[in-house]
Amino acid sequence: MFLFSAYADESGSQCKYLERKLPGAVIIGVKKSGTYALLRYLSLNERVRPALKENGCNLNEIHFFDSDLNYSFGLEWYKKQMPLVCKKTEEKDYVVIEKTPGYFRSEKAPERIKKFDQNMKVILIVRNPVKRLQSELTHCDHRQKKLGLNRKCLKMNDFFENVFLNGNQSDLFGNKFVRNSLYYLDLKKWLRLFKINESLHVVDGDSFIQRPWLELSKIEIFLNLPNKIQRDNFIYDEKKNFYCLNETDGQNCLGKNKGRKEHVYLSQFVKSKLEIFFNKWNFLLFDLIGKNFNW
Ligand SMILES: Nc1ncnc2c1ncn2[C@@H]1O[C@H](COP(=O)(O)OS(=O)(=O)O)[C@@H](OP(=O)(O)O)[C@H]1O
Repeated sequence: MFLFSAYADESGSQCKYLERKLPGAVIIGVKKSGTYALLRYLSLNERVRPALKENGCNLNEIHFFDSDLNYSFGLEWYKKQMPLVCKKTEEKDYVVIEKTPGYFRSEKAPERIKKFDQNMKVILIVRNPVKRLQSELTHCDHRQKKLGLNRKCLKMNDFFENVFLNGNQSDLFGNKFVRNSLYYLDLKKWLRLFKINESLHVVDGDSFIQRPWLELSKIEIFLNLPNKIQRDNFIYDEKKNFYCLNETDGQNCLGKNKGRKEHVYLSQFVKSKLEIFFNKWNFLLFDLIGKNFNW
């Protein structure tokens, strides 16, 4: 569908024709690894257009490839979720990027994405598994508190302590917070269809927090985009403890639910035991992707 426009696309670029463009790349996860910051910051490159529906503080992720219901609505529905972008010209083309962290653990998403577009570029961001797990527990606790539910996520330290002191470590595999951090197990299924570095790029989420511009430049190369994102696009915010966007009218940090100050308590004992438990899986992951991250 093309619409004549004398105005601008959703990001303010002037153009003659607008179109809803399907994504050329997708951020598949892992949840609580920095997926939102990654997409927001990648959009500093004017050739990137994010498919993000922001609704106040909430983000409505599209969940097309991992939800049977949404998938049943078909491609026309999916296309309607996409941003309006300037129609491709000889000088300029845009890449729309969608992010749904739910895709990474989904059994159906890899095949569906491959079927949708053989040339789809897949981006995965992973973090130190213990830090990611703690971030997910915190997120879960906030949700339970908001809904007035029993705050079970707040008490997860007791579960871990019990497993490490009295129980069997195989119980850990049944814990969804642990399972979501076992990146190796899910990545294997993606690599049956997507070739590492060619069509699937893995981002070190801890390095992305420390030096976002470095990881973003690697993604620009992966997406065959000109390198636009630079060190001076960012400014470190001492209060937030994260890099924020360095904009003409000041610094622009992500909302308060991204980069939370307080995290659900995990004892030093539990954290060390979890680090040891994940170590073997990290090595398997690094072997699989042919890269070593510093965690
Ligand atoms: N620049 C910057 N600013 C703020 N936060 C940043 C940034 N870069 C990465 N992060 C980390 O992103 C974590 C949230 O991850 P996600 O966006 O993937 O979460 S979600 O799965 O979409 O809910 C979030 O987790 P918490 O620290 O637990 O809030 C951050 O650690």
